[in-house]
Amino acid sequence: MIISVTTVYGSVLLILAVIMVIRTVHLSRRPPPTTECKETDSDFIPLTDIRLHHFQEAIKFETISRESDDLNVEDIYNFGEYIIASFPNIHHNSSIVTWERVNNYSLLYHIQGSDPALQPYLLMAHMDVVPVTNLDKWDAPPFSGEIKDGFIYGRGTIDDKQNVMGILEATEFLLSRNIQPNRSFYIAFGHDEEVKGTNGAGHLARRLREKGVEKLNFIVDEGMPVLEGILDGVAVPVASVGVSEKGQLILKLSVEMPPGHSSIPPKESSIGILAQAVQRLEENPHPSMLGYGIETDMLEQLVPEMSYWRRLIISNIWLFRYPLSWIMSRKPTTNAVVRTVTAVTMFNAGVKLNVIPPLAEAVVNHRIHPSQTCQEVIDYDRSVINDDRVKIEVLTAMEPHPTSNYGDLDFGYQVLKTSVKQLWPKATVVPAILVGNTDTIFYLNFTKNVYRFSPTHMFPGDPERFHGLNERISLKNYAQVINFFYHLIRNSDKAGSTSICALKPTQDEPAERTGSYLWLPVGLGLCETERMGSCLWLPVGLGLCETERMGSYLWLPVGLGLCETERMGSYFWLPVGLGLSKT
Ligand SMILES: CCCCCCCCCCCCCCCC(=O)N[C@@H](Cc1ccccc1)C(=O)O
Repeated sequence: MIISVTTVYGSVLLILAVIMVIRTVHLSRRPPPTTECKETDSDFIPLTDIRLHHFQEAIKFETISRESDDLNVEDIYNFGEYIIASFPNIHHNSSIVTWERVNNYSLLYHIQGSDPALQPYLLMAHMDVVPVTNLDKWDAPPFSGEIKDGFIYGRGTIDDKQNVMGILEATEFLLSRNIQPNRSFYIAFGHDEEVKGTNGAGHLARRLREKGVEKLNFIVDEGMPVLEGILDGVAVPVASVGVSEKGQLILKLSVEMPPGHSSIPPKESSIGILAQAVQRLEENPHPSMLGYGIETDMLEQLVPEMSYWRRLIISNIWLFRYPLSWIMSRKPTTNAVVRTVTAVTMFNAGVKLNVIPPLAEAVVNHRIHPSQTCQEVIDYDRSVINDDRVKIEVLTAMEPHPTSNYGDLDFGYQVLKTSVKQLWPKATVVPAILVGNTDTIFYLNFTKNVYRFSPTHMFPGDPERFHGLNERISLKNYAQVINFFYHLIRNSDKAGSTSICALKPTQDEPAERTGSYLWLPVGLGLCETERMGSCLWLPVGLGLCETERMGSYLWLPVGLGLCETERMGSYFWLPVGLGLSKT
């Protein structure tokens, strides 16, 4: 038999379809539910007046970092004093806590666990905030801690005083109940994270080493939030855990030209040449890395929450890489996830109205995708600018961070995941890339497991509040922040160092009868006619089905037929049923 082109195409199509459906079925499985934390639980920490007051007072300190040598040190120091006075169990009454100020303004704590064999972990946050702009556009003064419509307003409410105060409230509550954790933990509050953390986290990490700490089981620092309604096609809250951090490359571009009189200008000016270089960089973004990094796992783990067509596409990024990259590149938030980004942040030139500018300078800030290196980014920029008159000088070069473990048996990740699910039972917890930078750079030698996650719940419009206008957190969310850290501390005690299987899932939920399935018919045929020659014809039905009662399964009814018609000649037809099921 001669195999026709149609047969080959058909077979390829069939194989692709089978792979696509198998991947979709596999990725559509839902994880088991986790026990929810309820307000009626005996160990739920309510947001009482005093806890709310603590937080509002914290916001009132103007702990601003402008440059590394320009911090509001007085307010930063006083914020520390306020903390020391407000949490008596942590700072004065407990025999299992030791604490100290580090480099005058940062704070370091050690909570001694009962089992010295268990490796300790570290909770991090920072006390400083970025400056405030457009004061007149705030709905409430940024250093007031004012409550409006169920939200606490102020600089630091989501970056990062909610984490500082949440960790402290959770620890104070633990100690007030005379609970000694099994596993020791450290708390480190830096005071200059917003200006790279050298004097805060840099000193804290050094002090930790001096105290004999070499290895930590895991670290949780500020980072990605719980996003709701922000990712297209996903209705449930998405708790994105930064398991890596983008690198940062800051370049200074400059063009020098002889100065002269503006009445006899050269054909090109330093400003014109530099502007062209900058334009080329903006018009030629770095390539999409979708399919090579963590963002692939992030998207794939969201598959169970997507509509069927989205499921099919996201389960097969290997096939739909290019159209997906194009879609994700259209929004700044998703664009930042798939590639190294380029931001031209400064442009200076000119000395006088009528003088040819001798020097033009620009600063370009790249955030580097974990699949690239600083050198690759520089080489790419050079080739895009393609002009030797533009000098490129490296101001800062920080490679992307290594990827932390985020598997089913990775203790820190599972502790975090379980704690999130206790506070947000409907949430999907996914690994993600943190697009900005934090203090974690100073702690990378302590552990391979660094998780950048803030338990702040964000809706459309909220990400803009980071460093922006009307920074705020809801009262409900602040209570969740406190309880998240409490559960994290408790969950860290529940199992040995490699498994968290002891965390109890909920009792079996009552079976639900409703289910859903995806069905994808594919056609292939074998037939012989005078007009068409011979070909293979194989109609295939592929089904993806998921119900609460049955779990997910794949079914594959296959039809083959033998038939004879005047127009088509003869063919063979045989219906066959095949099923793969997982319940
Ligand atoms: C998939 C959709 C994504 C949605 C994004 C949601 C919001 C993401 C929030 C990201 C928070 C990042 C926190 C970064 C903190 C920060 O501003 N750091 C600063 C300062 C700094 C610079 C170098 C080294 C350390 C620190 C920075 O990154 O520039």
